[in-house]
Amino acid sequence: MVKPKIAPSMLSSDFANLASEAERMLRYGADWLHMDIMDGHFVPNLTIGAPVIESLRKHTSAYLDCHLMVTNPLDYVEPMAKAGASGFTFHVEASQDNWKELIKSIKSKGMRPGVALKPKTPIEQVYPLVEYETPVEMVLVMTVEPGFGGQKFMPETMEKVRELRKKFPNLDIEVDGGLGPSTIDMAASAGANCIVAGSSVFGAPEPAEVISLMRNSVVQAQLAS
Ligand SMILES: O=C(CO)[C@H](O)[C@H](O)COP(=O)(O)O
Repeated sequence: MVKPKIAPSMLSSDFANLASEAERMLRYGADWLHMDIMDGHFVPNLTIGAPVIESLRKHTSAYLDCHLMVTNPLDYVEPMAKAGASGFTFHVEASQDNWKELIKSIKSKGMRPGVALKPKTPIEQVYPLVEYETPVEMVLVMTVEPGFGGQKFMPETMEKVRELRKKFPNLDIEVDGGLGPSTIDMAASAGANCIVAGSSVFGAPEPAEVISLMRNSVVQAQLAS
């Protein structure tokens, strides 16, 4: 069994009060804090980078699950490590030529390597990275086109999660985009155990209930499988 990890996406938080927003999510039961790093090039949105991670790190010891939606992920390894990132998830579409170097560099800097893929990218593209001698330790299956919070969950991406779970029973499989009470069961039963959720958590009157509901869904799906 792989441990459930519920990771509120800080993209939906009030960036002007990031430290207290992070503290609030941890108090509500979050396992990780999901940090969306966008460069305005790989995706059509610009968010935060290493300086903000560094500022947040001064206020929390939580696991910072950093998702790099950037064209040149290798350029970010050193600054993100120095800033205090915990996980470094890069996109397979942005690392065709250098993923081996990238994984090794991420690990050597003390971060946990992960690979993400967009909804239209075939799942087979990440297999070599999971089977490599120094493998990625998490695969992030995007369930919306990366770039913005608040989009509609794409159920057709669940086939990739199922394939991945069948092939790698002990792998951390993360899903991100449109996850909430109405979609979590689909992701959990497909085999996802790391759940990123922005608008459904931050927009809820009782975020703790949404976090707990999603955790239970993952646990129940694992017991049923
Ligand atoms: O990576 C992302 C966008 O690229 C966000 O983490 C994701 O969309 C979460 O937001 P929501 O739960 O509101 O869909």
